Amino acid sequence: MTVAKENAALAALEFVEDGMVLGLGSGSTAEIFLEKLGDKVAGGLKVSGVPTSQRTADCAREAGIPLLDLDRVERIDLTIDGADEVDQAFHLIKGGGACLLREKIIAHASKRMLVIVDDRKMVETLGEFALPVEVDPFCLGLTAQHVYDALLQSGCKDGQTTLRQSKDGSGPLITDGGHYILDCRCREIPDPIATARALADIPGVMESGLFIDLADVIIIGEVDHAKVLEIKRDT
Ligand SMILES: O=C[C@H](O)[C@H](O)[C@H](O)COP(=O)(O)O
Repeated sequence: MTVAKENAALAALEFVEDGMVLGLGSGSTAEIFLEKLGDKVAGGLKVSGVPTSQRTADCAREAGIPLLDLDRVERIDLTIDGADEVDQAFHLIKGGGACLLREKIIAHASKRMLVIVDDRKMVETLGEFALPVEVDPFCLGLTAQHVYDALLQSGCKDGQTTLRQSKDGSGPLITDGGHYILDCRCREIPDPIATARALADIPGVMESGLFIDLADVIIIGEVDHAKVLEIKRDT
């Protein structure tokens, strides 16, 4: 599906204008976009980036994209990011790469969010992809129980949580912000707005991977082209 991701990334470049401050998403699709953006920067495009993860910062530097000092970001014109699932209302599941908290901070601060995916990510109902929830490690068992209850009470078909482990087998995965990730098997999230609210009400939850009303444009890459879907939001 690399070709589909590339087509989505290339179509996203059309939205980038000289002088923009760009939120730079994380994940394999976002990294393809960084490579393409790097080529444009080498060709004279002037932009600056705000990375959503340490890995994205490294990739952006490698691609030659100038990054802003994170303590001095005053505006973000456009964020380009991937997603794990996208529904018809442009609600998203994100966090497959454990970057959801910083991705949400940047998406929320952006004038527009553009999501690049391949067509396998488009779904009728969110929830087949296990929902990542970023939590503080303190009293993890209590928070996990509250997450489980909130998922069931907000109508999810299931709520079983699994603590994500690091790939090197050294223990629980630690996010860039120093938190854990609970992957929640929901199977179906019939009311993503209610579920996002219920999770946000739990004190140990830093953020959930449900991105509600944040995406303005979805670019769906296919093998030979990319489809652009836009939603108009009140500003
Ligand atoms: O935490 C990671 C992010 O939310 C990614 O944007 C998401 O998991 C999609 O990644 P990929 O493009 O690799 O499928």
